[in-house]
Amino acid sequence: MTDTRTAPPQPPCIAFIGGGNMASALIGGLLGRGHPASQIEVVEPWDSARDALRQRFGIDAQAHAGAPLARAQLVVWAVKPQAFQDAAQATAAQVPQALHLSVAAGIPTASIARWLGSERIVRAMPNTPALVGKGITGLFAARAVDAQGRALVERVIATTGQLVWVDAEEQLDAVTALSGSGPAYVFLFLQAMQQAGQDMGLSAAQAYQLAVATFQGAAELAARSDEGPEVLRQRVTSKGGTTHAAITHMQQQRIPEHFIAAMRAAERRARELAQEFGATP
Ligand SMILES: NC(=O)C1=CN([C@@H]2O[C@H](COP(=O)(O)OP(=O)(O)OC[C@H]3O[C@@H](n4cnc5c(N)ncnc54)[C@H](OP(=O)(O)O)[C@@H]3O)[C@@H](O)[C@H]2O)C=CC1
Ligand SMILES: O=C(O)[C@@H]1CCC=N1
Repeated sequence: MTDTRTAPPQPPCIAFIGGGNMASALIGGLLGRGHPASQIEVVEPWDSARDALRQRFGIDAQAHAGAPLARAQLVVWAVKPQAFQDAAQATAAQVPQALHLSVAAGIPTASIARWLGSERIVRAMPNTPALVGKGITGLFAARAVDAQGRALVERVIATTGQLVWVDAEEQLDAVTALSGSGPAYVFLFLQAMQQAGQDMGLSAAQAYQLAVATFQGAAELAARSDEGPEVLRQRVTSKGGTTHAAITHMQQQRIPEHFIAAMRAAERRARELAQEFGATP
């Protein structure tokens, strides 16, 4: 009698160009969801970064793009915007059939398509909480990407947290300014809250614990609540009380307006990156 059982389909081979922070977050997420290490290829020029990938994930990264990349169905571009064009030129010939997923800030699909000779491109803007499975990623797909391609990208990105598709590529600059850079804004606030706590007599450890738990708790409350942030803020703000004193000071100092202006600076910088590192042929 013949054995009619078929082997389960092999998970796709995913190649990472650049093996730094963002690649590590995605690789960690994939392995955590059972994606086999044997189905991951990484190209990373730094010895120390390759050692870190080996120790952390048991993955042998390559120093240069080479023949092993030919089996990749998805290539994740996780290099800095300024390194993208050189990396693309060194790699394109090895990956003619692949779907491409870029996490580089600013660099437009038109530039990537020119460098790679392929229109099958999805751009992603993740953030570093991806490292602990709590990321959120904005995604934009070029027209040549079909439903299967989108599904493959979603499968990879979902291992690091939530995702949001945008319809217009320019919206990715807003995503970059909001959630891509956003963790840095939170960390700046955490530093300020810790400093203020210390100035008022708490230890550094106490102040930090209080500040981090306050961000976590407030974010969770907002995520679970049907009410918007204004109502949630009013609930904290007793008439004539301490919160009122703090919020009044912030409003007098125009902190919300400055904060919005800061985010617009990030959005502008994303557009500049496209000009500086994406406009070349
Ligand atoms: N960090 C973040 O919060 C976020 C980052 N991004 C985007 O992710 C991308 C990567 O950022 P991040 O992971 O933080 O950067 P890292 O510097 O941690 O990692 C990128 C790695 O790629 C290496 N590299 C450079 N050139 C090549 C090449 N030709 N082939 C292979 N590897 C190469 C870099 O080396 P070298 O140092 O020599 O360049 C570096 O080790 C950026 O484009 C950024 O815009 C997006 C969202 C959030
Ligand atoms: O600062 C940057 O340019 C990248 C993109 C978003 C977060 N880090």
